[in-house]
Amino acid sequence: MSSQHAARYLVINSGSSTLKYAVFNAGDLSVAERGNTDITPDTFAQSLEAILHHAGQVAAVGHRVVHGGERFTAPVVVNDDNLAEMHSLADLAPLHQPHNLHAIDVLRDAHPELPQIACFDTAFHNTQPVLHTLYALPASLRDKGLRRYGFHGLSYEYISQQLDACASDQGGKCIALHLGSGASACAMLKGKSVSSSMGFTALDGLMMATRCGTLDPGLVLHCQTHLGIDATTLTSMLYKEAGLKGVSGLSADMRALLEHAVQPAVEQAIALYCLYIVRAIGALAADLQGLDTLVFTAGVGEHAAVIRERVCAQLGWLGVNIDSNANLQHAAEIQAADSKVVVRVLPTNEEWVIAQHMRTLLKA
Ligand SMILES: Nc1ncnc2c1ncn2[C@@H]1O[C@H](COP(=O)(O)OP(=O)(O)O)[C@@H](O)[C@H]1O
Ligand SMILES: CC(=O)OP(=O)(O)O
Ligand SMILES: [Mg+2]
Repeated sequence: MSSQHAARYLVINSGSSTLKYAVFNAGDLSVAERGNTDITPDTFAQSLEAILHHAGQVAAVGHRVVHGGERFTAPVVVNDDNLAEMHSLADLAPLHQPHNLHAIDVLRDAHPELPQIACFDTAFHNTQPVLHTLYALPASLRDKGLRRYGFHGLSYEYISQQLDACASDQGGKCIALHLGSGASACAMLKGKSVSSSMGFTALDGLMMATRCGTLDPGLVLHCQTHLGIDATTLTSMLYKEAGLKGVSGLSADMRALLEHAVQPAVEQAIALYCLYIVRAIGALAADLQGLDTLVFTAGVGEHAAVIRERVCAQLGWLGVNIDSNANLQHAAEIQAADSKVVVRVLPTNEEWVIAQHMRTLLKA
């Protein structure tokens, strides 16, 4: 599979139900192939093998690994020691980490000679000031690594690179909204992460497809001590049954919700989703002490004009004003002429960022 003159990088983003992959030509990082396949535990190894085989001469495989904890602030070539530590973080990202690492494990078993590189969602946020990583907890808990991390870092790294290429955004105060199945907001100053709506885990912050987002920790304690909901059941409820799915009672898929918005529970779910975003923007704009650029990215951010419209309609006080036609056309810039804030719709590309890291690491 691999050879000295191998010329391709395979990038794997293994999620709970789908396996996204991309194949890049190692020289110029042009895309040779991209795909998304549904997986079941029974077919996982065969699916990976088929993707690897089809990719051709693969020099290395890169993986998105969602939680890097305190240790992984940059991509690493996977070895026994660092892989064990990645596994120890699995409980902190139960929807992601087990699947991310399963792909690494399966490939290591079948192809021990093939270099594998892990790229972390948390790493981009390592530039945050210490204050923005703290919870108001006693030292005995903070010493155990209970702190804010932030996720979707590979996506924000891509956005940061794209903004760097836009002269008007240089030196700017930017809030990027990654609105996919998981959703978060990130404040960036001069392209570096300053703070994020996600914290210790990817459960915090915005309302998501099936995750609850910000909650009063007292509510969690109440569920356990007074409602008798055990930790496993509660974990499943907060990660898999909450968010858009839980509030609407209909679907986790924003496309389905927008089609059925006449139903009161669905409209409420959409309104709450937008409210959480607007509140997060308020908090992050305070961290930045202003706002120059707002970016929408990922599935909902890139494709749902209605959501962008509803969010931006609540941000006039920040100087945000969008052009409805440009928004409906998903234009790259959707601000109105008199808007004080540039509003961008930028398709993200986490796989390409992983390929860049692979090239750098392998050259080193
Ligand atoms: N045209 C669309 N309108 C509204 N939502 C969309 C549209 N296309 C995709 N989405 C939403 O985007 C989400 C998936 O986004 P994506 O960035 O691919 O997430 P992930 O990588 O977490 O799977 C889904 O919840 C889907 O409902
Ligand atoms: C970290 C996270 O929430 O990722 P995703 O959006 O892919 O679920
Ligand atoms: Mg995603």
